[in-house]
Amino acid sequence: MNIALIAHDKKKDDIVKIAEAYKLILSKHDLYATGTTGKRIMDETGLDIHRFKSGPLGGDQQIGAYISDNKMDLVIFIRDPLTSQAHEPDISALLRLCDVYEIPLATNMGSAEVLLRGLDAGFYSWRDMTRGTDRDALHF
Ligand SMILES: O=C(CO)COP(=O)(O)O
Repeated sequence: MNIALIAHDKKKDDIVKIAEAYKLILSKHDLYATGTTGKRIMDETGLDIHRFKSGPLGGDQQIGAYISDNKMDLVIFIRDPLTSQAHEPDISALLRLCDVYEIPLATNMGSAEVLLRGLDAGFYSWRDMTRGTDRDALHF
């Protein structure tokens, strides 16, 4: 599975904790991240991650482009709900695309844990049938 990992600045410690706790699960998948989040996770966990640009410089949009190609299988985006972000439109667009393409999305630690455990339990095998298909082909 292709997994995107993203966190706002005040949530970076949290996503590093998640990545450390679920390193064994995450290491079985292809990992992507926005620039600064990816660097923190790589430096502190040793996981191999493809890094896009930093979020405010277009990284959220790059991940959104993957989603719109229906190539991203799961998004963990630990958002800071108490700080306004200069690139809020990019963030909204990314979250919206997850809904357009029906991609599982976790926006906090609790939901991230559930999604990662579900991933390991094989709950996402349906993605093998829909990945890369046109959006119109998503509905059975
Ligand atoms: O801003 C972000 C998501 O909107 C995250 O970007 P960075 O990982 O580069 O800090």
